[in-house]
Amino acid sequence: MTNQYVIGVDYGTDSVRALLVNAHTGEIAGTHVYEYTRWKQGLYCNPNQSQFRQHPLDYLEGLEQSITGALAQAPVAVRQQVKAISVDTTGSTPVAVDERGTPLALLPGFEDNPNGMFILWKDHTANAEAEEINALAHRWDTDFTKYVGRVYSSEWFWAKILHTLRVDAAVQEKAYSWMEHCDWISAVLTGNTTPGTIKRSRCAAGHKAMWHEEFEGLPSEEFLKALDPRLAGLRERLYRNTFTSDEAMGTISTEWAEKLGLPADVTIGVGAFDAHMGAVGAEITPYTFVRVMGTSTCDMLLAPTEEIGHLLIRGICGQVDGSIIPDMLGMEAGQSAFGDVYAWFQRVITEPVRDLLGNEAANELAKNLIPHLAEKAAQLPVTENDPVAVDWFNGRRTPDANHTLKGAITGLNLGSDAPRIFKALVEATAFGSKAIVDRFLGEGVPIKQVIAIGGVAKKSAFVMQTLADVLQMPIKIASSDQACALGAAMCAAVAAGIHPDMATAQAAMGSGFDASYEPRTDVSVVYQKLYQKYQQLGSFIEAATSQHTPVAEAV
Ligand SMILES: Nc1ncnc2c1ncn2[C@@H]1O[C@H](COP(=O)(O)OP(=O)(O)O)[C@@H](O)[C@H]1O
Ligand SMILES: O=C(CO)[C@H](O)[C@H](O)COP(=O)(O)O
Repeated sequence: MTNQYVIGVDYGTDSVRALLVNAHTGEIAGTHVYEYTRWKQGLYCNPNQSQFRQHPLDYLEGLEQSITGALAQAPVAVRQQVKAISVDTTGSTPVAVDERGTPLALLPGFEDNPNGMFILWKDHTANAEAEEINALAHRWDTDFTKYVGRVYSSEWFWAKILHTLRVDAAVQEKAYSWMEHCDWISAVLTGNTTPGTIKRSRCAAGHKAMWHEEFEGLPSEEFLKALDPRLAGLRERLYRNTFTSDEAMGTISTEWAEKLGLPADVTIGVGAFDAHMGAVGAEITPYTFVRVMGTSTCDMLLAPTEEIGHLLIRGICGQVDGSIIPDMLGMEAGQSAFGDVYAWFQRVITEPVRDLLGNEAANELAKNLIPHLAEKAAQLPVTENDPVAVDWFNGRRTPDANHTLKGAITGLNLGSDAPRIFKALVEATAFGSKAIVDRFLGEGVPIKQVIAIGGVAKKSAFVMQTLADVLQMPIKIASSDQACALGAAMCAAVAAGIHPDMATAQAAMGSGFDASYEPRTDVSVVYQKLYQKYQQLGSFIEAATSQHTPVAEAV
C-alpha cells in the first residue's frame, strides 16, 4: 500500500504547531511550531482589563509557516502523498467578519482595531454581558443555557459579540457575521469563507453558542433581540446546521495548495476546539476523562448519547452530541488557571530578584524554581494541619462558572516556607479538579479512567501524583506531547475517508501511554479531610468576595 499522510494543525494560545503524520502507522514525519509575532509583543491586549485579542495575520502567517516547516522535515515525495488537513484552535475565539467572511482587522480602517480581531478564549471583557445572558435565559420560556450547564460564560461567543457591538459602533456597522477561529481558518484553506456557505463546527457551536437541535439551531431571534436590539437579524447571517469533525469542509484552494506545495485534491476537514481534538489524540473512549493540563485545564468526557443524553449536567461547559466523536455526547469542563497558579507564585518570587539582582539572576531562578519547589514539596508530609489554598486565581470555569471569584491561601504560620506554600497551591489545583470530577459523578456520569495530556502532565510527576492522590484515581499520561495536533491529524484521516471512523484512526495512529500514577491510600485519606477545608474556604470566599451570586445556584 502506498503511504498516505495527513496534517494536524493545532492553534494554541501562544503558538500554532503542525504535525505531518503517516495515516496508517502514526509515524510522525515532520513537525513545526510557530509563535505568533504580534501576540508575543503584547499588541492589542490589555491584561489589566482582561482584554486578549489576536490578529488574523498571526494566524495566517502561522498556518503557512507551521505547515511548510513540518513538510520541510520529510522527504519531498511525501508532499504528493498528503491527503488531508484538519485544524483545531482555542475557543471560544470569535471574530467579526464582512459579507465575504473576511475578519474586519484585514480590512482598511480596522487594521489596528482590537474589536475587529479574534477575541481570545481567555478575554473576560464581557463579564457583564454574560450575566445578562444568564438572567434572560433563566426567565425565558426555553432556557437556552440548559445544555451548557445553565451558566453562560464571558469566555463565550454571544457574550463577546454583544460586548463588542456595544462598545464599537464602527464594528457594529461593518460586521455582517461572526466566525469562530476553527471555522474561519479551515474555511481559508478551502478558499471559501462566505458566511452561510461554510460548514460550522458542531463543537464550537454547541459548547459556546448555545446551538442545539432542540432549538432548531441557535437561540431564537426573539431571545437575541430581547437581549439587545443590536443582535437583530444576526441569527440569519450565522448558521442553522453544524458539522462534526469526521466530515470534510471542502478541498484545498489552488492558492493554498501552491503556497504549501501540496496536491490540488487535499481534503480540508471540519474544525473543532483544541481540547476536543486533543481528546481524540489521547485515544478517548466512553467514560474516559481526558484532562488537557497546561496554563488552564480543559476536561473532556465522552459518553454514548443514548445513555447520558437525557441528563442535564449542571455547571459544566456544555454537553454536545458529536463535539468529540460523532454520535457520542462530548462533555467539557475545566479550570481557568492550573499551571498559571504555579506561574503566578514563580513571578511573586522572581520579580523582586529581577529588580534587585537583574535579569540574568531572575531568569536563572525562574527556569529552575518550579521543579525545585516540586522536589522539596514532594518530601513534605501531608497532614491535616497543612496550609489550604483555593485555586480561583483566574476565576472559576467549572463547576458553575464565576469569573469574578479570586484565589486564597490560608493556614500560614512563621514556618510556612516556599515549598509549603507551593505544595498548598498544587493541592488547591488538584482540589479544583476533584470538584469537577465530583460534579460529574454527582450528576450521574461515571468516570472509568483518567488520561492526562498537556505541558503539566508531561513535566510534573509531583503535580500528577498529587492529583492521583486527591482524586483517588489512577491517571495515565499519553505519550504524545502533541496530542491535540495528533487528534487533528486523526480527524483529517477520517474526513478524507482513509479510516472509516475515529476509533479506527485512533487504533492506527495512536501513540499510546508512557506513564501512570497510582493513588497512595494513606495520603488519600488525609486529602479527603483537606478537601473538606478547601470546600469550606471556597464557600467563605464565594459568600464574602464574590461580586455576584453564581447563576446556577441562584435558580
Ligand atoms: N515543571 C513544571 N511543573 C509544573 N508546572 C509547570 C512546569 N513547567 C511549566 N509548568 C506550567 O505549565 C504551564 C504551561 O503548560 P503548556 O501545556 O506547556 O502550555 P499551554 O497551556 O499554553 O498549552 C504553565 O502554566 C507553567 O506554569
Ligand atoms: O477552552 C478552551 C477549549 O474549549 C480553550 O481553547 C483552552 O483552554 C485553551 O487552552 P491552551 O492555552 O492550552 O491552548
